Amino acid sequence: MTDNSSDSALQQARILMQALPHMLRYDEATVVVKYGGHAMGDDSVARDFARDMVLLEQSGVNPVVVHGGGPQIGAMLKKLGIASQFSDGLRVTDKATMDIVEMVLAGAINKQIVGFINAEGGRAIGLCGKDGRMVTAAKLERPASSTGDQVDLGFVGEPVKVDATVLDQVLGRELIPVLAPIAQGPGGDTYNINADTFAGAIAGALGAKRLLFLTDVPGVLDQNKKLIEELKVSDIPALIADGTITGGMIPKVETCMYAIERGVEGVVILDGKLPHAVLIELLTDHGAGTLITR
Ligand SMILES: Nc1ncnc2c1ncn2[C@@H]1O[C@H](COP(=O)(O)OP(=O)(O)O)[C@@H](O)[C@H]1O
Ligand SMILES: CC(=O)N[C@@H](CCC(=O)OP(=O)(O)O)C(=O)O
Repeated sequence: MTDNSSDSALQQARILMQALPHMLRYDEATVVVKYGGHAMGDDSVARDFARDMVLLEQSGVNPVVVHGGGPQIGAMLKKLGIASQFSDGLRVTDKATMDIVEMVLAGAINKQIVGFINAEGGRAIGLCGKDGRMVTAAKLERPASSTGDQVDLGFVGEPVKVDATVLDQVLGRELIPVLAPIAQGPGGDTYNINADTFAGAIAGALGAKRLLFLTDVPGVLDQNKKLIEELKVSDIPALIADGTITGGMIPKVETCMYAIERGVEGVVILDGKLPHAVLIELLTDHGAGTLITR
């Protein structure tokens, strides 16, 4: 080896060694990664994400992917001439919309992510809440929207029960579950569940060590748009009340509170468009995004 190449080999070895304490910390731990529709950028970002999942799995971590796809559902509905209506961030879902939501989420997007992970050498298994009766949903009844209107959300559901039997069979066997946020009610109806809420229910039921939300902003931002690196659950209500946290960030931080109450150690909200966001967060000394803990 020349001096230059031995220097560079040594540097690579040092970088690998830096990951060791983090790998030991997450050894055999379950990490739920919510991959939002806005975070799914171009193919190169999707490939980086898939590689991160495979590397985590090979490092002894058990990653579970829960994906969204709001913008992609919107684009398909538009193509089909079906109007989208939202109430407090949730898509009002009639029967025709439900059919498209299931097609896009449990079909196209789910299999696309499975394909990317497989192409990077992993073994992904695409499922939704219906499979193995993993998630049982109930119609989400909301008394009134923020504007005071009474809105029937149609086939929008909330998880009422998670049965981890199927996931327990899959985890720790070199398989990476990729979950679409669709579930059935006890009567057989299919429900559309907000992907953040679905990820929180899965993370809570699995007692995940970490729940990561990959979104399109660096994390929770303060009033000056500066990243808040760490938050306690008790800080959150005031940030919602004073208007610092609004819109799509509200269900995310509410899910953080729910998941932490159910034993998830920490939740991180981070920018999924940052290349290798998950690896940087979990396996390096540099945190990425906002860490929320008890
Ligand atoms: N305090 C805040 N910090 C960061 N983002 C916020 C905040 N308040 C509201 N948001 C909004 O929340 C959005 C993320 O939620 P959402 O669009 O539902 O993401 P996703 O599709 O990834 O689930 C951000 O793009 C931003 O517009
Ligand atoms: C009830 C409800 O609103 N469901 C969402 C499900 C997808 C989702 O949550 O996707 P993102 O994570 O990309 O936002 C929807 O129909 O858009």
